[in-house]
Amino acid sequence: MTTTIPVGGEGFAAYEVVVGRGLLKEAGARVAALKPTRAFIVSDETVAAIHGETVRGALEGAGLTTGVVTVPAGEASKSFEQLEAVLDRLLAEGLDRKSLVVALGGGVVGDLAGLAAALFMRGVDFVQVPTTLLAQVDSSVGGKTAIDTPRGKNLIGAFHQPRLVLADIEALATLPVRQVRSGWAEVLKHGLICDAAFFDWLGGEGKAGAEGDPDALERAVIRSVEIKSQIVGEDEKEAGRRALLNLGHTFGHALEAELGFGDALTHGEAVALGCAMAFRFSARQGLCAATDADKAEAGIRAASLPTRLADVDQVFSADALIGRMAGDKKAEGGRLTLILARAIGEVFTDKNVDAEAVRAFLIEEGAAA
Ligand SMILES: NC(=O)c1ccc[n+]([C@@H]2O[C@H](COP(=O)([O-])OP(=O)(O)OC[C@H]3O[C@@H](n4cnc5c(N)ncnc54)[C@H](O)[C@@H]3O)[C@@H](O)[C@H]2O)c1
Ligand SMILES: O=C(O)C(=O)C[C@@H](O)[C@H](O)[C@H](O)COP(=O)(O)O
Ligand SMILES: [Zn+2]
Repeated sequence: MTTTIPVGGEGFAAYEVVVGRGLLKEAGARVAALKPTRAFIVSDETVAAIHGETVRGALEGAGLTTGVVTVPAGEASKSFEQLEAVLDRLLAEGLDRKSLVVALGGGVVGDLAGLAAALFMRGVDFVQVPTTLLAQVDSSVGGKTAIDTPRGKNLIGAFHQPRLVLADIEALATLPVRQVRSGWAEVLKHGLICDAAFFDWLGGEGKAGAEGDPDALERAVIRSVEIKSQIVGEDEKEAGRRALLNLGHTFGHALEAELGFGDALTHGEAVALGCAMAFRFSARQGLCAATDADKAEAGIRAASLPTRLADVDQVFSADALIGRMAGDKKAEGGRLTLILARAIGEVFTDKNVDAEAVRAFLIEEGAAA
């Protein structure tokens, strides 16, 4: 059985996110229905070794001419260097404007392949085949594509919506538990943003999902995609409400950048820590009850995710973090923008956050003055 969630809105064509089991094997007919001249797979070395042949076989079985280009696994591949390598390979393979890119992998592959698809011949179609929980619940939906630079996270990118998303729950069976929990962080984020009952379910009946239980994972993927689809449908290019999906990311991206996008924190772990910080900062500013900040932290911690700077083996400088936050894409005119909380399930954008208050908060949290 599959669940289909439509994504679309004013100014961008609707597409479907299909959630189910066995979708990698069925990818051929669904991709062929888009009528590309070719369907070229972009993946990472780890995912290609596990799932590459299944998807390639499915595409060829549906009569499509295909091929595969891989990048090394990990965040470091969201780089100019790998973007150039992928684009060069697509050119060398002789792809044309009606060719289609299949992004097979986690958020790194999706963001990189999506940006390559946006740039290749000024834009070709692409299909997301997310193989991490994080990519199924978040990065494959909504059309944000990007690479990092040492100056910051996702600073170079484009909005380029996929034509189709195939989220195969069975693909998650091979995912290491650390990566399952990383994806769970973005799931928890969706509850914290706008669905308190979902947040409660994630910490109660649904909590086996954080350890990889497929039934709980499937429900978590479906509810997350529904939430993201609804927000993106209202505001494709983040003119307003979509910024709420950035809860925890202003802190989280600053931490990731300070850590050089290395292995110390995955994106999901950084978001988990960032969400806990956003709730504590909100409570400190009198915007939400301290009990809500405590509950948010407990829910995140229950999934074995970090909630405190002390959980990371590095001393952060408060000023360096603020510098990173000021360079965030949401910041305008040098003022800090944060997604803050009134309660669990009720967040808002503050475009004029007092930098001195953030500095004092970061020092309280353990950052160096
Ligand atoms: N575009 C968006 O809207 C959006 C949203 C959230 C996150 N992101 C981005 O996504 C990235 C993080 O994505 P991620 O957490 O998926 O990381 P990732 O893509 O690096 O994948 C994590 C690891 O899991 C491995 N892997 C993937 N699928 C596997 C499988 N089925 N079995 C075994 N191993 C598998 C990968 O090789 C990698 O080593 C970050 O760069 C983040 O900025 C983008
Ligand atoms: O889709 C969105 O919008 C999000 O903010 C989802 C985030 O989880 C994701 O990490 C996104 O890539 C962050 O966006 P950015 O604009 O801060 O780079
Ligand atoms: Zn994210």
